[in-house]
Amino acid sequence: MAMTETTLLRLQFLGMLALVLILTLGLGTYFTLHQTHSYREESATLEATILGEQQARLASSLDTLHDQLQQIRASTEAVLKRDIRQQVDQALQIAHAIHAREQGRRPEEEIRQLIVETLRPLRFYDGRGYFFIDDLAGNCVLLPTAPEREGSSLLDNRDDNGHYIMRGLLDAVANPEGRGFSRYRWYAPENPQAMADKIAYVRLFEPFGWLIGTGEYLSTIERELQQQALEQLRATRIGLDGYVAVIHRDGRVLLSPSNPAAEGRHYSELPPAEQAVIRAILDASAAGGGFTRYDWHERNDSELKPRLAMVSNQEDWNWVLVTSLSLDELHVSLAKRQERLEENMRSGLLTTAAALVLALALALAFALLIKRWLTRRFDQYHADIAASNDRLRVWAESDPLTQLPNRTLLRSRLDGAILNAQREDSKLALLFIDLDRFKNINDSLGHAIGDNLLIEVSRRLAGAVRTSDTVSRLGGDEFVVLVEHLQQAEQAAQVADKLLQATNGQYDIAGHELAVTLSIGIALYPSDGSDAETLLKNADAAMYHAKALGRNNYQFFTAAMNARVREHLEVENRLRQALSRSELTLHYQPQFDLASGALVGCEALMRWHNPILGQVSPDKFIGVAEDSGLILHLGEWALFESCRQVMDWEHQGLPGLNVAVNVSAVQFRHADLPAQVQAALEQSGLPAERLELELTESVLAENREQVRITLDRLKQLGVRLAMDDFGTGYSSLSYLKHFKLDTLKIDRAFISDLPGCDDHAALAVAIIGMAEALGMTCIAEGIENADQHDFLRWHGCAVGQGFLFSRPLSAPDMAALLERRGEAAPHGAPAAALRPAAAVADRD
Ligand SMILES: Nc1nc2c(ncn2[C@@H]2O[C@@H]3COP(=O)(O)O[C@H]4[C@@H](O)[C@H](n5cnc6c(=O)[nH]c(N)nc65)O[C@@H]4COP(=O)(O)O[C@H]3[C@H]2O)c(=O)[nH]1
Repeated sequence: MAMTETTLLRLQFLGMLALVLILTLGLGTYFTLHQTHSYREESATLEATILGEQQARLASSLDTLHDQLQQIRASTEAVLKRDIRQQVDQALQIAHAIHAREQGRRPEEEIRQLIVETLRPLRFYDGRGYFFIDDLAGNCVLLPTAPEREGSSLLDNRDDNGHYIMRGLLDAVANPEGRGFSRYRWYAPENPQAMADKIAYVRLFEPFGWLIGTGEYLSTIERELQQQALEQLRATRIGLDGYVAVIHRDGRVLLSPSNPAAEGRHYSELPPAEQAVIRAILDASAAGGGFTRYDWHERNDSELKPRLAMVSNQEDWNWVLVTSLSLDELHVSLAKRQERLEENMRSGLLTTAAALVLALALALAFALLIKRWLTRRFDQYHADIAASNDRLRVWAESDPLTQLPNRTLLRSRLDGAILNAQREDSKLALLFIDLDRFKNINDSLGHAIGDNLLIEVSRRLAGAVRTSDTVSRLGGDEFVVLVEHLQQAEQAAQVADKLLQATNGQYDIAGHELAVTLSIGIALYPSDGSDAETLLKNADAAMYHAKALGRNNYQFFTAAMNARVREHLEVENRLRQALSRSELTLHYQPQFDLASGALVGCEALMRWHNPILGQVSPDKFIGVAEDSGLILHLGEWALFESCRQVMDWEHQGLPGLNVAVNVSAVQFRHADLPAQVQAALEQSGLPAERLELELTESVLAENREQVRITLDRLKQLGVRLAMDDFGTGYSSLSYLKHFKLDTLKIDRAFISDLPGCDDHAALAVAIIGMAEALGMTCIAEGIENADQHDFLRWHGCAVGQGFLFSRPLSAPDMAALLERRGEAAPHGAPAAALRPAAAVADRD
């Protein structure tokens, strides 16, 4: 299906719409996905950031706790030493006080006993602590926990490391101050089977050479400090609801601020959910610690909530420290910030959607505008094309000079008219019109005058017929009038009459008074042809017939005319082969000096003998040759042949002769005549001054400048130039002056009526006088009788030719004539002497 511009426009609009929609949807999808993706990424980043923050907070809290615990642990020994020193210092004060008080009042032994017994019951450290006394020999004086060993030596007493305990104590006081610490291992009260690190402080009691001291287990102090530390940790808060829990690696819960009831219990005794959490924490501890999550209930709250915890090991005490935060807080904060993000995303999406909708609306508006603009452009384009087509049609169908319909439009109207006539069973007439002797006017007065004349004639033709009739110009001076809806042939005759009358008469064209007559040929449909081609051809043939009948009339087509047209065609076809088949010959008509009767030259005239057509007159074939262009070959041949022939006679010893050769206007216009002439002269050897070229007035009437150049070139060659048929054309005088010709030939039409016809006689005399005045040779042609001859000779015509002297002769006859005349001195023999030669008839 052919695509109309409406469909095209619609498709363009829909295409643009689809494109815009696809783009909008694509962009919308892209931006939505992009923003969703960004939101997710930001959300994840946010969560990671918050989690990171919390983890950092837990980690930093743990670091602080570890530092605190480390400090506490590091202070254990110092605390222990400070405490036992204070105790021993008090014991020593007591001993000194007793000794000071009782010295001199009691015996020394009693005083000893008093001091021992005073110190024996003294206890401290929750009853764990006691004082011991040894002498410098290593004997035990007081040992409240094992009195049975009092009085015995403890010098060799060793701990599980092999350390001599007593000797260590003695070493401790072996300094000027008599005091010092000693470290050893001893059976711990909570576990009598195993020894534990213990530090003792001893002071020398000089009065009796005693060591008074006490000792304490490091583990005991450490335990206390641990308890303190746990209490400190219990009070520690991380953030809003973060706290610290401590689990011993053996599974005991040491500190659980959210569930104090669990403290001191092994995790296996706790509810399964809690067990699982603690197991996970212990697993994390075993793996070196780290972050973990679990669900745990808050204090006084049975609901389990997610918590983030960091697990870390306190290696020295086998503690697992757990700092934890409620993830609820994190979730709430995250939710808030995610909400803000979502808000941003929503507003971003809304902005994007609004922008896309706006873009869509703008694109739609733009597409509509484009569509409207294109529609307008298309409309304008169509209007322009239609106008151009109209102009083209008018241009293609009309004759540019007269604005009448041209051949194309005539053909189309004729075809239509034939169809109409067929339908209506009516007749139509085609009138083929040709202006009589228009060529002469055109050639002699120039194309501009000719064109104006044609315009005027066309105006009159158009004015003479009905507007429904078609007056057309085929070209040149040929017009065709189409008359439709005829009932009788006579109506065509009436139209032809009207045309003749309308165009007959004077025309004033640029100051020239011109007379125009027409020759009209009429062909009728259907009798003279059923198609346009035939009707045109037959009307043309009828027009030729009208011309042949003397012009200025009209003729209906007859079958006989058809035969003549055919004959014309046949002549043309056969003439094409005439040269190659040597059917052409030249005859020579002698020319004589009228005063002396001498043979001065001859005119070469073409003869054609065709095996089928027989002898064909030049009047029949020269025109055909000119129409078809064949004259170019024929004329060239005549030129070369005549020059050759004249020189041939001369070479045979016959007298030298001038020769005149006819040059057609077509030949003059197209061929490079000067070059041909030069070649003919060179080839034959004929002296240039013996060749005369006969030109018709029509030759000279054309492009004057071009003609003058050609004539000059010919003159430079030295040939003579003659004007043939003088008197039949226009403006003869101006040509004569302008072109400086050598010879003037009076047309035989003016000679034939001599001397009886006064007009022709006056004209002949005028021409002879004119030639003489211009220094030209005057030749009269067609002299048939003595009266004509005498008249012309009397009035001074120099040369003549005609049947009176001789018909055109074949080359052998001409040769015979020349032979008969003996010497051929120009202007030699008298005219009378030649008269017998007239008996030598032209065999045509
Ligand atoms: N009635 C009458 N006629 C006489 C008489 N004397 C001569 N003629 C004829 O007058 C014509 C003279 O030639 P034209 O005017 O140039 O007229 C020539 C010339 O225009 C043309 N023509 C002939 N041969 C050539 C040619 O070779 N080249 C060209 N271009 N035209 C040629 O054909 C025309 C006719 O030639 P032709 O038939 O040979 O006719 C010749 C000749 O036979 C006479 O006393 N009485």
